[in-house]
Parts: sequence; structure tokens; C-alpha cells
Amino acid sequence: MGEIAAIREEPQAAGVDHVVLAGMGGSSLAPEVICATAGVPLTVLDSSDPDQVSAAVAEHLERTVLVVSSKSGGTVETDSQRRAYEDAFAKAGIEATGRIVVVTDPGSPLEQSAREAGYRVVLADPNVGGRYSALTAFGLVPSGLAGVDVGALLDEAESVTDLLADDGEGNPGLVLGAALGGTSPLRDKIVLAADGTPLAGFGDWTEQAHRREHRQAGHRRAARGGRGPAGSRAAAARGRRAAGAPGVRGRRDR
Ligand SMILES: O=P(O)(O)OC[C@H]1O[C@H](O)[C@H](O)[C@@H](O)[C@@H]1O
Repeated sequence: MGEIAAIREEPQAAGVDHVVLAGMGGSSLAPEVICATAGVPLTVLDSSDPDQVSAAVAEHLERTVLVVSSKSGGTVETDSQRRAYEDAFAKAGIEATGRIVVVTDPGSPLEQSAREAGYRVVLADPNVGGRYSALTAFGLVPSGLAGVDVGALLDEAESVTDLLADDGEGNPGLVLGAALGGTSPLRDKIVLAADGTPLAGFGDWTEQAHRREHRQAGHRRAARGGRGPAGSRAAAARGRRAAGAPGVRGRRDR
């Protein structure tokens, strides 16, 4: 909390108030929801489309602070976005060390390159998976820098921890789990409808978390000798092997 306030202080004092978050999937969805729900502007750059990247970079560069978020520290899209901003800052004569904040797991290649470049680095808790990282540095640093009251957010989260730990029908987490896993016949599709929730973009965020979780569960099943998840890399590799094609190595799911 103190660290987030300190990170915010310097750019704010210098009138640098345009906060951009470069990060893919689990490294940007939660702060996007947090900021949109709080009505706090945050530009999320989660694209590798050159037009989108150059449009984002061209916007308010003179008052931009960039948060580069990557748990693995090896995501190529995030790395490209960072390089695009570094290039633009250099061309505009802006010292990037005061404008780039990096959030990553300890020991990642991004931590190393960011420290070498002299950027401010915030290390996240490596024991929390990407899709659960909303209340770790991944969610809190960009949101706090953009102006969300992250203390209030954490207090609110704390106020429901007992409820979510309760082994009873009043626990909405258990109710959701039962609704997802207790259908007969067992369903394999979920429709997420924003039915009056005040959380802006909640569907996108939770969709990613569900997708990853189900895929991981499928991989665990496959490792135990069962079938992997449909549509997964394992399933695709099975298909390729069946067709006599070589497999490809992909990134680790998180
Ligand atoms: O945080 P990173 O390691 O950069 O990964 C960011 C994202 O990369 C990909 O989009 C994966 O599909 C996501 O699950 C992951 O959250």
C-alpha cells in the first residue's frame, strides 16, 4: 500500500496522469475491471495489433506512465508493447526510467531486464496464479497508480473472507461451484450474463479465469491418464500426432 502510494506520488506531482497498462490476459483483466468499476481511467494495451499499439503510444505520451505487467516476464506481446513505449519515450526525449513501472514475479527475465534498465520494479507473490492475482501487485499497482482507493478495495475483500470460507449454503463461491459442477447431465458450456452487476467487464475477467481453470483441470485429468481438455494444446497435439505432424512447444498455461 505504502509502495503504491509512493509510486503514484512522483508522476502525479509532475502532472503525469495518463496511466497505461501493458499486459495480457490475467495480467490486465482484473485491473481493467477494478478501474472501470471505480470510474477511474486506465488505458489497457493488451493487443499486438500495430495500429492499436501506435495509436495508444501516440496518445498523451508527454504525460504517460506505463505499467508493464507480466507474471512470467516472457510474454512477447507485453515485451513488444514495452519496446514501443521505450522507443517513443526516447524519440520524444523523455527519460523512460521515470515513466515505466514493472510488475512481475521474482526471478523472471523481465525483472532482470527492468532492473538493468533502471525501472521501478514491484515483485508479485509467485504463489498466486495469474488468474487469481486481482488482489496482488498485478491488480493493485496499476489500479492504485490510476487513482483507485486500493485500501478500500482490500477492506471490502477482507469483509467477505469469512463468508467465502464458510462451508454452508450462504457461501456464493460454493453455490457457484455447485451450479457449475452439479448439473445433470453435466454441462460443458457456461454463459456469463452481466445481470445487473455493478462490476464493469466482470464477464471477460471471469471467463478467462474459468477457461484457464477448466483447461488446467483437463491437463491434470490427462496427466492421470484421462482425456485432456477439448480445444487445448494437448488436444491439438493429439490431433496433429494423429495426422502425423510434429508437435509444437507452447507457453505454460497459468
Ligand atoms: O502474465 P504473463 O506471464 O505475461 O501472461 C499473460 C497472459 O498470457 C496469455 O495470454 C495467457 O493465455 C494468459 O493466461 C496469461 O495471463
